[in-house]
Amino acid sequence: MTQDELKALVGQAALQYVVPGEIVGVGTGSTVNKFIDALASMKDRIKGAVSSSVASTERLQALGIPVFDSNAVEELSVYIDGADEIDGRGYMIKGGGAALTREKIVAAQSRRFVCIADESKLVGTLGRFPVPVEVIPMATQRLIRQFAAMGGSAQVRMKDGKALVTDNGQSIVDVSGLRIADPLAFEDEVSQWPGVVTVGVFAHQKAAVCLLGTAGGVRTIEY
Ligand SMILES: O=C(CO)[C@H](O)[C@H](O)COP(=O)(O)O
Repeated sequence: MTQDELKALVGQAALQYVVPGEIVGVGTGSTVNKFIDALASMKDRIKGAVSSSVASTERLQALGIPVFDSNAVEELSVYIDGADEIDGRGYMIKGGGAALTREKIVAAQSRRFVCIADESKLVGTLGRFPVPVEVIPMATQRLIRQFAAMGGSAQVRMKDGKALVTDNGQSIVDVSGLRIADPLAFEDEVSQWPGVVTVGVFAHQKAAVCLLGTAGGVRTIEY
């Protein structure tokens, strides 16, 4: 099976976690796009979605799925999103699609995070994938130096020759060369640095379940 087929497989499998009659939290990315397409088949049985990005909002609305502001909803039963890496404890690196801040917000208002990923995303220790960090642009260079002091190499994410601008009007730095043995401590530390909006390590908002697409089918891992 191709990676795209594995993504479609887990996108479809995630429907079983959607609670009829409720609003579902929806992440961002190519795997989530498969989930959104599958969700259209049950759009008359759900109230709608809270979305984590402009891109997902546009896709949901194009399929006729109502999108609610996160402030209009107190708590969601379930949040479904992909990951760039997930480890054996459900800790993740996210933000490859630059949507990490809104993803963390919607994950935080959800009781259960269901991660959908193809098997290439499963790792022993987080850090092979460069950690995305959303930052206030005026702090970028100082933060790059702070990451260097902890052994990382941070680069501003570019798009069309300019620093990428997130849905929130900020920048992203991608930090490579880190081995994140203690994701909770890493998230706590970096989140406190002035100028950091969101660090793309999801330890406090970790996955409760991972639907992993493998050649043998969907493997369900509960944490
Ligand atoms: O965190 C994300 C976006 O900010 C995505 O969930 C992550 O990048 C995985 O994306 P894909 O499903 O395209 O591999």
